[in-house]
Amino acid sequence: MDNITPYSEGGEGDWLLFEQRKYFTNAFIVQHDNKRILLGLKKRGFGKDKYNGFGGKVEDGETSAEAAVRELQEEAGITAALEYSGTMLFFSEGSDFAYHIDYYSAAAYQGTVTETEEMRPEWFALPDVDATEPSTLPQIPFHQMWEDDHIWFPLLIAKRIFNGRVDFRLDANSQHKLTKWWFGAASAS
Ligand SMILES: Nc1nc2c([nH]c(=O)n2[C@H]2C[C@H](O)[C@@H](COP(=O)(O)OP(=O)(O)OP(=O)(O)O)O2)c(=O)[nH]1
Repeated sequence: MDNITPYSEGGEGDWLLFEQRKYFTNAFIVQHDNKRILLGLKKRGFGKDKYNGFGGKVEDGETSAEAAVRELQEEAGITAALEYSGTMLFFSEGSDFAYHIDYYSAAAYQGTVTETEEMRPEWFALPDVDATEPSTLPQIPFHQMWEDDHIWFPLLIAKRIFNGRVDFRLDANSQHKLTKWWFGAASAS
């Protein structure tokens, strides 16, 4: 995937205001050699029934990198030497805090990928324009993920460290909808 858009923005209206932020992590296993990415179906809580990386709150006394390793172990049963991949500020209308999410990824992991009370892990095909035959794995299920993810996934997969901000507002049916965003990547090294 070389045709990366390093900056994108969209949506309308003003940015939503928030008074506090809380710190979260989210980690992905991205294997270019095996052309696959590990996601988990969230079984409970915020984001239930969506596919996502593995993560949660940064606890008092730990760094976000430590939290990312702990959450990956707790939610997928594996450990990995995670590398920092980016940061996003996510605010959802009606919430009393914004999510400051640090993203991490690794290619290798130790242990056996295991379903847990929170997540059901599943491998998906990495986009591969040069493939001579279709992958036996399913495509990344963006229709069952947070609405903003398709915008920054190409950056994560290409190992371009990214920053971003997304706002979700409530629509007339009380559903959260992506209304405004920007994402930017650092220059390719
Ligand atoms: N991919 C993606 N993830 C998001 C978005 N917004 C958002 O909060 N998340 C992630 C950040 C966190 O990993 C997760 C929310 O945390 P969580 O619901 O798992 O945390 P929790 O309160 O259950 O915390 P914990 O018990 O697991 O520590 O969702 C988004 O737009 N895209």
